[in-house]
Order: sequence, then C-alpha cells, then structure tokens
Amino acid sequence: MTLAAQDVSYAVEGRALIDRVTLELRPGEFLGLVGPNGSGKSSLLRTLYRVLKPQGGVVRLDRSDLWALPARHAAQRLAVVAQERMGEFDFTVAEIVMMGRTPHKRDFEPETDEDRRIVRTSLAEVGMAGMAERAFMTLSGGEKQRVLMARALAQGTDVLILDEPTNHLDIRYQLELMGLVKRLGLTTLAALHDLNLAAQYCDRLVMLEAGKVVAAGAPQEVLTAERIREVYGVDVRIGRTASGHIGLEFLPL
Ligand SMILES: Nc1ncnc2c1ncn2[C@@H]1O[C@H](COP(=O)(O)OP(=O)(O)OP(=O)(O)O)[C@@H](O)[C@H]1O
Repeated sequence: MTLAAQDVSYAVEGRALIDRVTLELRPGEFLGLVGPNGSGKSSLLRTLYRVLKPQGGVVRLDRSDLWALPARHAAQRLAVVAQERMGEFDFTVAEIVMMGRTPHKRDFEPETDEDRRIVRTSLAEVGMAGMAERAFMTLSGGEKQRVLMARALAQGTDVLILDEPTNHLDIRYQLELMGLVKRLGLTTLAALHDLNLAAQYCDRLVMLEAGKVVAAGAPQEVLTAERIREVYGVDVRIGRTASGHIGLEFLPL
C-alpha cells in the first residue's frame, strides 16, 4: 500500500461531493480516476493531496494518516499537478520547477548544483529544456501544464497525483505525458476524461458517479458498454485496438 483512501467523505451544505470512497494505490501502478463532469474526481484528489480535509474516513500514506503528517514530510513523498492555479506566476520556468525542490531543503538553504541538474533533467523529460529562462506567464496552456509536470518530477517523490494532466495538451504531448508517467513507474493517480487514453495507459481504473465509486478494476472490466451508458448516458461500441487494448467508439447522441 502507498496512498489509500478509506471511507472518505466530504459534503457541502448537506450534499455529498465524496461519499465513502475507498481506494488504494498499489506501489508502481498507474491508476486512472474516471467519471462524468461533477462526479467528484477533483474533490477526491483534493482530499488526497491535503487541500480538502475529509469529514469522514481516513487518507493513509503508507501507515500514517496523511492529514496528521507535517506538510513537508507529505511533500517529500507526494507531488501534485492540480487543476487550481495559484494565479499567474511572475517567475521563470526554471524558478517554478526549482520550487519542486523546496520540501528537500531547510529554510533559506541555497540551491545546489544537484538541484539545478534535477531542474534541467525534469524540464528535458517534458520537452521544455529550451524554455528554462522564459517567463512562466508568457507560456501557452499546454506549455504551462508541462512545466507544472516538471515541477512535480523535480520534487522526486514516489507518488504522483495528477488532475486532468492532459488538459490543454495536443495529441502528441498527451501521448508523451502518458508515456512518461508509465515509463517513470511511479505510483500515480490521475483524473482523466479521455477513456481511450485511460484504457491504453492505466493499469487499473476507478469510476466515480455522484461522489461514489461505481466500478474499480482493469480497464476492460470498468469500461463496459452497459456501465458507460448508465453513468455517462452515451452509447459506445467497444473493440480491441491493434496493440491489444480496448478501444471505444462513441455513438452520436
Ligand atoms: N466548494 C464547493 N462547494 C460546493 N460545491 C462544490 C464545491 N466544490 C465542488 N463542488 C461540486 O461538487 C461536485 C463535484 O465536483 P468536482 O470538481 O470534484 O467534480 P469532477 O468530477 O472533478 O468534475 P469535472 O470533470 O467537471 O472536472 C460538482 O457538482 C461541483 O459543483
């Protein structure tokens, strides 16, 4: 076990956004969180990266209660690429990625050659090596997304949480990012909208509907035509791709 939610609930004004969700990330797996708009994916992820404190249940990082750990300890183990942006940053790309090193440093400890090397390799991993001195504010949405991924990599954690990481990315960078996550072999939980991409890259999927887990398992177990009709209200034909994954063809409404 690495990161796990057990019976996690969160409600606003009596309405459950997350309703007794239990899931467990196995070491080294790429777990995809799917579900329609408003099903609670981001809310659940927020309880797992310490933004939304669960009102019920517990989140564990290994054996510890994640919410009882000092923030710095949690950040040494768990990195996030979130949907929420802290406004626009007036920093260079390299400065943003260097922020990923903060949990590993004492207050005001200067950056080292090793930190700079990690920043360079993290930027290279996401295809942004030539952009280190650019102002973050001037980047496109997809470039920003890749820089935030580089910051998460620079954090050097063994657990990654990604909220719609392929948002803003063109098809090439969607494939690169999913391939990178797979190649790194970190324990990763990602909220994903593209069910074909999820089926192609994820080891397992968890599907949410109205804050509840309605299915969990291998992509072909979770993504059945019947369930997609029930949960998304969409008809789909499911076949096999040449590479052996399931492929979904959605039918017009
Ligand atoms: N702070 C809040 N107060 C009230 N309702 C909220 C709050 N945060 C989220 N919600 C509601 O909770 C539900 C779940 O939202 P959430 O963003 O977690 O879903 P999601 O599955 O990530 O959706 P999407 O796919 O559209 O990003 C939505 O109906 C949303 O409007």
